[in-house]
Amino acid sequence: MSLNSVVLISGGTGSFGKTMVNSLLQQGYEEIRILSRDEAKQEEMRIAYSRPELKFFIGDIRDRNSVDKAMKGVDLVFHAAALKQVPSCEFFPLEAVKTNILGSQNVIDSALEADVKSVVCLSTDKAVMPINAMGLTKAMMEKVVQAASRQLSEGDTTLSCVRYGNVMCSRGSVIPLFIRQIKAGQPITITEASMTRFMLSLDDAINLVDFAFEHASQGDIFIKKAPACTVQQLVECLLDLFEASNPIKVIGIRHGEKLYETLVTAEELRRSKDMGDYYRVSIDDRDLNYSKYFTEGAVEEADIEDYHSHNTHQLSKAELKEILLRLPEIKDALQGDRS
Ligand SMILES: O=c1ccn([C@@H]2O[C@H](COP(=O)(O)OP(=O)(O)O[C@H]3O[C@H](CO)[C@H](O)[C@H](O)[C@H]3O)[C@@H](O)[C@H]2O)c(=O)[nH]1
Repeated sequence: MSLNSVVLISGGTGSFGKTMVNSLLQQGYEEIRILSRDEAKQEEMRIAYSRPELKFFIGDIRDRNSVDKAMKGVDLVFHAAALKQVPSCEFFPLEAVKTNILGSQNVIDSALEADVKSVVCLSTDKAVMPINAMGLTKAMMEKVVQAASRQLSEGDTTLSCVRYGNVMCSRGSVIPLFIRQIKAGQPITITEASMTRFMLSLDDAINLVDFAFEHASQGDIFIKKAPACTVQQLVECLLDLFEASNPIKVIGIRHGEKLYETLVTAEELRRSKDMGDYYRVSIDDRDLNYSKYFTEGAVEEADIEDYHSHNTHQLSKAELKEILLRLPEIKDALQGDRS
């Protein structure tokens, strides 16, 4: 993509948005727009970055008008704005519908009208065989993207999704919470020791988006392969790194949580391409007249398993510690301990 492309990030003040902004600035993009609701966070970011390339738009993806204003003249869209906390979406599911489904439809419609080149929408492993409102609404977002892309052709706006697991240290996630508990000498609250999650760094997440921009065809979903670990393992590694011995308090599985997450279903794997670090799941581009189609079938495909956080590579303690020690938040927290 050319560096004079105008890039819009919805939800650009979150952890993902900021890492994306850093990456785009580093690459030399000349105009990066941020569309989000919270003026205080925008102001903080405006002051912290103080860069002329950044343009801030207050708006809400639920309000099409505010999206349209930010979309004029845009070439690329990263759609990251979402309600993403699992427990809170359980209590306010219709709010998740409004932002994650209807808001995403607004972003897509607005991008199509403004003739944007490419839109990448951020999804999550929780959208796969979803059991919670956050995952259900993200699954619907993927469907909205795919349904819209079926109506489009080569040369139109390219719509695609990226799906990934837990981003370590993202805002509101468990690692920063555990670090706060360790530092305050409080008990560490574990939901269920054997629960596993895919572990990705923010940089992995950004690379996946870049990959989608480079390679997307209409309606593709890109998935980053990732290792996983149990919550117990995560806590043990953090306690070792911080040389702490806080007691553990088991609080039980929270509303809407799964014991393990699935990144790709067996059905999707059948129509996916293994691209090394990534899977590309293409849309089923048949129409509703199934009788037109012919397939010879493939019996061996029945053996394919879902790709989930219990059967992916399980990080050893040494591997997990190495990954944790690379995270800036962990480095800072350890630095704070030593000074
Ligand atoms: O006090 C706590 C809180 C969480 N956990 C556990 O730690 C793991 C990670 O919890 P997070 O809250 O960090 O992450 P979630 O898996 O619940 O969901 C997160 O990861 C998703 C991607 O899968 C989305 O990005 C979502 O927005 C984000 O909240 C889970 O097994 C959870 O049960 C604890 O043990 N103790």
